[in-house]
Amino acid sequence: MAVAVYAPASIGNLGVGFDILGAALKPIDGSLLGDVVEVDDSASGEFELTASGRFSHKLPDDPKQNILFDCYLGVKKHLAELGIQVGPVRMHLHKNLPIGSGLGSSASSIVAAVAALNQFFGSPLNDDQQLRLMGELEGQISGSIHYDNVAPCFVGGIQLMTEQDDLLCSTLPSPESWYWCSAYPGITVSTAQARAILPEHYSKADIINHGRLLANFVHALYAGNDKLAASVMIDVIAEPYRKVLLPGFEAAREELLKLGAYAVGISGSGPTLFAVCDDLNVAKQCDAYLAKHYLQNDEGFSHVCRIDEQGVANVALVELN
Ligand SMILES: Nc1ncnc2c1ncn2[C@@H]1O[C@H](COP(=O)(O)OP(=O)(O)O)[C@@H](O)[C@H]1O
Ligand SMILES: N[C@@H](CCOP(=O)(O)O)C(=O)O
Repeated sequence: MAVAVYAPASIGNLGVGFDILGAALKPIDGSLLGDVVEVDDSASGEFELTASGRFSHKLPDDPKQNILFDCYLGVKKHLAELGIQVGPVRMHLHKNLPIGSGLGSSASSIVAAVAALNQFFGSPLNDDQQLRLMGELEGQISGSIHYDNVAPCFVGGIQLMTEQDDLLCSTLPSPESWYWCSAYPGITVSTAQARAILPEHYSKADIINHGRLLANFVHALYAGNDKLAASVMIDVIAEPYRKVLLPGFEAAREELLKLGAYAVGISGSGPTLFAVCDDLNVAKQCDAYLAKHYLQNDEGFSHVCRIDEQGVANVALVELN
């Protein structure tokens, strides 16, 4: 018995919704921009983990320091509470997303791992139980629970973190004409550190502005007013404090807006930058600009993406080799 699950990259915050909005990404060239986790029962000990993939060399050397071990412990604990005892597992992580990139790298590993383990053990946890566990595991890494990566990564689409009553998240309408350019420059920004530099308190003016922008964004998506939605993708909470961590961000934004991008922002805690375009030619020009001017080393990459409406997905093991 073996299971393999893919979980896509995501943009946390979407500029205007710090910790409250997120979107899953799918490159238009068909490449897999997300981690894959395999689970099978061939382990000799209780837990075995191996890794491969472009960014596997950046993972902690000790498998027990890998978040996948915590995923295993988390699923095991939940199943024990349901009276289900689990046997040993072997896991393999295809680490395709760079760590500390702003692409929801830890979320992608967590979502793929929890979903794969749950399936492997016969799917005893429902979606809500899995998502809550994913949020807790993400909180262990970044210092506080935020669902804006794990939720879109798990269920796809643009997600609003409802977190009210029993509802963790709600799907917002995605503007069909939008292309999302995403450029990772190849350097690392730790999410925990990028959260720690944010102020404890904000001014009354910032709070009012933030509420106005976020409310307008949600309203505009439902009204089908894409231009209004793009025009309010302004981050008054994190970007003013985080942009110093992203070399070349301001210059890139200026050029991308000149090329015709509708909005430019920091993806998650950075250093990945995203740009929204409503025309494929403009998106390709922005992509070419970013590839030439925003990337800082060979680890960087740039993609033109659509929203991944599916989220987590099973993959055939044969597709991975
Ligand atoms: N499977 C994993 N994927 C990503 N990060 C992991 C994983 N396992 C452990 N980690 C650790 O978690 C931290 C993730 O850092 P973070 O800045 O939150 O990355 P990201 O923003 O890309 O999710 C790093 O210290 C990394 O070593
Ligand atoms: N809302 C979070 C999102 C972090 O995303 P990541 O991809 O950088 O992990 C934040 O802005 O701190």
